[in-house]
Amino acid sequence: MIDVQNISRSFGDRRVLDGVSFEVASGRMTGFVGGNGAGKTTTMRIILGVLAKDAGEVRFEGEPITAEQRSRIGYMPEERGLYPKMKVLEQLIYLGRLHGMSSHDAKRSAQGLLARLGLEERENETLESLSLGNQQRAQIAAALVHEPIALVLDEPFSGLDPMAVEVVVGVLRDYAAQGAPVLFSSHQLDIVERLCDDLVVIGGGKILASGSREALRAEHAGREFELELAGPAADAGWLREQPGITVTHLDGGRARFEAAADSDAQAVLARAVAAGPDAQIRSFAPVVPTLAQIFKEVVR
Ligand SMILES: Nc1ncnc2c1ncn2[C@@H]1O[C@H](COP(=O)(O)OP(=O)(O)OP(=O)(O)O)[C@@H](O)[C@H]1O
Repeated sequence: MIDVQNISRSFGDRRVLDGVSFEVASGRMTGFVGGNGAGKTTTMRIILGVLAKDAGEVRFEGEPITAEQRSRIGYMPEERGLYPKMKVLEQLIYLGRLHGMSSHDAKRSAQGLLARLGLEERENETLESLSLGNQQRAQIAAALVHEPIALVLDEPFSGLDPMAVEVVVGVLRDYAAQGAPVLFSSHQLDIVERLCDDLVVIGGGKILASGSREALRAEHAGREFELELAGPAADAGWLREQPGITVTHLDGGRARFEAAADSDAQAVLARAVAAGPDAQIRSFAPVVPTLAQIFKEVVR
């Protein structure tokens, strides 16, 4: 687990991180989201030790993180960092060797990743000759080649087409499943929504929300419910007369409504059940907010 504790950082007299604390749990994918200039890259650089903090501490597995541990984190920096004129496989082997792998292990790891990322045909091409999306895949391979103990990825999905996103998502998921903590930033909330187990929202250098995706959704769920009826008499118009209910959308048998109390929602369910076979309940559920909605709410 990576534990970011009360980190602050200023540039000149501008404080860009102000008491930032969150955890990146082992075996879980933590999405790091926030608007432009919110402080994501600065936080990641501080975790990796490429930028100094003014205050606070980064811990790994419960202890202050060491230089050796930092060197074993797979990092994909915002500015990327592979050599444009070097061949992809050669470059990955070189990076593996820098991290202490044997040539044989580095080559095996690099080729495995290139195959997984759909780049095996490109292994002898220079980075600069690849499309931007393929360059990005190579950057992901570079972060993973030395079989790191954790991953910190700054915008790993930017510039990837939907197919490539799927491939990278699969690789990262498998990696986290082996027990490593994975932190990734992204502006693509739909991807974060699918991929993350935990979420950290930063704004103006402060943590605005953090926790598991489900807990955040539950916390931000309103009192809205969705009811769908099917059958010859499927008409949810009676909702308008239900006590404690405000209908927000009605279209024949489909309705959305807000319930003043849980008991009011339960009363709706009971009435729908009582309606019988001509208006059967197809679904009845609380409306769960999307990450985009939660994000808008917390950064407001
Ligand atoms: N070296 C620096 N010198 C001065 N200011 C900096 C420096 N690095 C970052 N900043 C400022 O710190 C703030 C946070 O920047 P950071 O890059 O961490 O944000 P971010 O959340 O990663 O943004 P984006 O999503 O746009 O990449 C910004 O206002 C930025 O201008």
